[in-house]
Amino acid sequence: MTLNPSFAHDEVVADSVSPQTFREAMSKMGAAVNIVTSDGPAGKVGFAATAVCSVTDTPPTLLVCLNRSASVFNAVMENRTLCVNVLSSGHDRLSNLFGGKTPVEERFAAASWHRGASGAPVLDDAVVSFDCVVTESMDVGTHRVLFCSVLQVSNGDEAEALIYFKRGYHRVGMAAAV
Ligand SMILES: NC(=O)c1ccc[n+]([C@@H]2O[C@H](COP(=O)([O-])OP(=O)(O)OC[C@H]3O[C@@H](n4cnc5c(N)ncnc54)[C@H](O)[C@@H]3O)[C@@H](O)[C@H]2O)c1
Ligand SMILES: Cc1cc2c(cc1C)N(C[C@H](O)[C@H](O)[C@H](O)COP(=O)(O)O)c1[nH]c(=O)[nH]c(=O)c1N2
Repeated sequence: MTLNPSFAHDEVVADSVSPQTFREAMSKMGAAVNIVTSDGPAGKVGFAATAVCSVTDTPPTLLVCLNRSASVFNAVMENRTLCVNVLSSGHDRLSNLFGGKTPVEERFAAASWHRGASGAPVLDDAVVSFDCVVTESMDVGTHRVLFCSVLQVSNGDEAEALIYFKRGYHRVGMAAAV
């Protein structure tokens, strides 16, 4: 396919890569697994997320991509606060609980939490947690991209992190020798 720079984005996307092909390709992009929590006027919620990344350190900002059809969507948007809890290697069961159709109380009952500056639940034994306020957002396709200003960082002492790769959980710890 040759791309003409004058094409609009939608025209290029229409007949190119299918969602299935995209997902298959994305399954090969290993990513940290996070539980994103939120609390506030709309109540306590949380979901598993791999679509999280750093935007800029000035001001410290993360982005989180949230499917607008998720049961947690309205609550996160109303609360406008969230905490990105980076999971450690023993958290695969917790990730599945927060990634499925499990009721909210059952999700949170499976781990220990404390409150962050924003009021969102911070996972006690996370590798690291980023407590945030949602400052901006933008809809792209099925998802809302949330730009999150970091209020507070909590460092844990977990040695190994959880990575999602080829639809399965993997643990990483020691750096590879170079
Ligand atoms: N970014 C996301 O929204 C996202 C990411 C991972 C998993 N999931 C959810 O978990 C389920 C199982 O995922 P899986 O990895 O075992 O198999 P899968 O084949 O459904 O997905 C493979 C990869 O594609 C990407 N992906 C999946 N659904 C997506 C979506 N709606 N929008 C953008 N990217 C998406 C993710 O990187 C995922 O790891 C998915 O069907 C989805 O509901 C969603
Ligand atoms: C490993 C892994 C990674 C992700 C997810 C799942 C799993 C298992 N899910 C899906 C998300 O967690 C799920 O939609 C929510 O838990 C909401 O589910 P309910 O609508 O409450 O059943 C997810 N959803 C999302 O909007 N953005 C994301 O980055 C991810 N990443």
